[in-house]
Amino acid sequence: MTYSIKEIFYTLQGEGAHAGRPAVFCRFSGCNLWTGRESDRATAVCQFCDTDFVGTDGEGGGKFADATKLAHTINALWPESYVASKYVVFTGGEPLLQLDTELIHAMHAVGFEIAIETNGTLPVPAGVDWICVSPKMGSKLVVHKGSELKVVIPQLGQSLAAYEQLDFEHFFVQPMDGPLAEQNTRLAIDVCKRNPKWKLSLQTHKLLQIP
Ligand SMILES: C[S@@+](CC[C@H](N)C(=O)[O-])C[C@H]1O[C@@H](n2cnc3c(N)ncnc32)[C@H](O)[C@@H]1O
Ligand SMILES: Nc1nc2[nH]cc(C(=O)O)c2c(=O)[nH]1
Ligand code: SF4
Ligand SMILES: [Mg+2]
Repeated sequence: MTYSIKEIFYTLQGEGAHAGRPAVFCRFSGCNLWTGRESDRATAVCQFCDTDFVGTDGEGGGKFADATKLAHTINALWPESYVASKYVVFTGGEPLLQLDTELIHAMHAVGFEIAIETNGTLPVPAGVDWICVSPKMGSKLVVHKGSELKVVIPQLGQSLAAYEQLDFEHFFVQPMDGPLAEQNTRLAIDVCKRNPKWKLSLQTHKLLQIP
């Protein structure tokens, strides 16, 4: 199938348990919880998104006619000097609208470990090596197990206690960026100190001013 990609870039994973790890980010176009148009933000299911995932006009973006072509483009961004830890993060937008078995096989064939960043509303195909789920209030969560649950806080009506029942290896709270970012960071620190099941995930790439 054809994949619509907003951008592809090599950076450090900024968030969660793998923060600091070199990774190629492949950002798919489109999301099922927001059109990406500012004029629709106020009526979207997910209203706090910090990302432009519309179109295919970003760095390294475009339409890729098949999985092999996309896998080779991603692979070309990895430094040739050290190929033992190849790591790709599929994000978006919502990656599970497009990520399929063919692309998973193609990435494994060129030696990559595969991570996804998903809102958890769509089933995860077999073969993904690291599953990060970030649930959104107002949507139905269908992914109940994975590697890390990364809850952006605060969201109206949220219950961290309910999330604790899910089957994840790591539980993170991540402060919502935006006008209340500082206040939200204080809240996230308090949450972790009161309930040590939770760990703090900071968007370190923003602090470092890297992509
Ligand atoms: C842009 S989303 C793309 C992947 C997927 N659609 C999702 O929501 O998980 C990547 C990550 O950024 C988080 N995120 C988005 N907007 C944010 C914000 N304003 N503050 C903090 N984290 C945010 C999401 O919750 C998710 O963990
Ligand atoms: N460096 C970096 N780390 C990230 N972790 C999750 C990201 C995302 O937008 O999915 C992201 C991103 O956009 N950049
Ligand atoms: S679900 Fe993810 S990509 Fe979609 S609008 Fe929300 S944060 Fe952005
Ligand atoms: Mg991001």
